[in-house]
Amino acid sequence: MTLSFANLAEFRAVLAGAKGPDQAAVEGARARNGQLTKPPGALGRLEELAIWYAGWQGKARPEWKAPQVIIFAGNHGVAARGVSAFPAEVTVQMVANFRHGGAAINQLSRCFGAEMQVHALELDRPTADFTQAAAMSEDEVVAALGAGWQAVNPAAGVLVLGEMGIGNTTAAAAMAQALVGGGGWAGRGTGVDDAGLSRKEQVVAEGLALHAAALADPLEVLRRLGGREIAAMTGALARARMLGLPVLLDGFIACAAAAVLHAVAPSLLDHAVAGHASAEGAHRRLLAHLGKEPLLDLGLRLGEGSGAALALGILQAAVACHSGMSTFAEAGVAGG
Ligand SMILES: O=C(O)c1ccc[n+]([C@@H]2O[C@H](COP(=O)([O-])O)[C@@H](O)[C@H]2O)c1
Ligand SMILES: Cc1cc2nc[nH]c2cc1C
Repeated sequence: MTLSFANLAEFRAVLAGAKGPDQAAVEGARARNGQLTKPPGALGRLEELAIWYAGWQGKARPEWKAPQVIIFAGNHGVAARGVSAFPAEVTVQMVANFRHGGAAINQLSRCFGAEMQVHALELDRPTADFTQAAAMSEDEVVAALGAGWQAVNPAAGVLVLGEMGIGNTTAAAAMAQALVGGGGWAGRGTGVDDAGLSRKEQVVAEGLALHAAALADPLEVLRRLGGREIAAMTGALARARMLGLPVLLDGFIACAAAAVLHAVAPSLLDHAVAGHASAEGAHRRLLAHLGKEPLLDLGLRLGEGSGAALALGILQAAVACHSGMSTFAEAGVAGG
């Protein structure tokens, strides 16, 4: 497949062509929901979830189709600044673990019948330390956006995007500060101590100061402060938006990738639901900025798509109820 964009201006132009969900399917699903054998609203958020899924699938009575889980991995120049509880080699080691089926996301993907792929993005060439220079050149960020764009299976029913990258909660914190504003976006990540947290805050502050003049453009925020796996998630999320493929968002880093599209136009995230709230301190705040209420809050702070993959079960259940239940008329049940 040839890519639809060769530079950031072309990527931005592609996004301008995004269409909304199928309104006839949304209205049909809403009408069907009102006839199902339950008191109105009794299935809570499952009802809105099923209607949302129906709109993006374009069918008032949608079918559940196998999910796709994609894990992107990247390495970060800022990892050398002592911002993680783990060494940078863990990124490539975990990629091997994903490929051998030994990570949490392998088990969760299997639980929910999802196909799963892993894309390692130039792990032997970390991004530049964003306190010294832009993390990526334009060619590099476009290549990463393109890797994400091309990784999406148009035949999937729903997409989960996950990441692996030692140091990436620092990149995500810097991006969140640039895109949303305010301070306090750095958190404990893989479990840094108080000194590590202060180093993260310092690194974020230095990055924001160096790039201040360029941060009004969300794609420049991604290029200067992000990472390859983050840009790949942004690219995959954009492709899913253009395909009308629903997405479950994972944790803090995945939501930093999503926040880039939100800053371009909030409606670019209409096809995305927040799978969970991560225990990473600022994730809930970022979700609130995106206008997303998480489905689950189980204290996870793993990344690799794990919280979003868990939410697949909720979404599958919502679709099963919506499309499988009888109406009052079919079941001969008296309405209220
Ligand atoms: O998804 C999250 O909210 C999340 C929160 C904390 C840590 N992580 C994972 O941990 C790694 C980043 O942590 P750190 O401390 O190296 O910045 C990266 O591989 C993420 O997948 C992920
Ligand atoms: C072991 C380990 C597994 C991970 N999975 C996602 N991020 C991770 C970070 C670490 C350190």
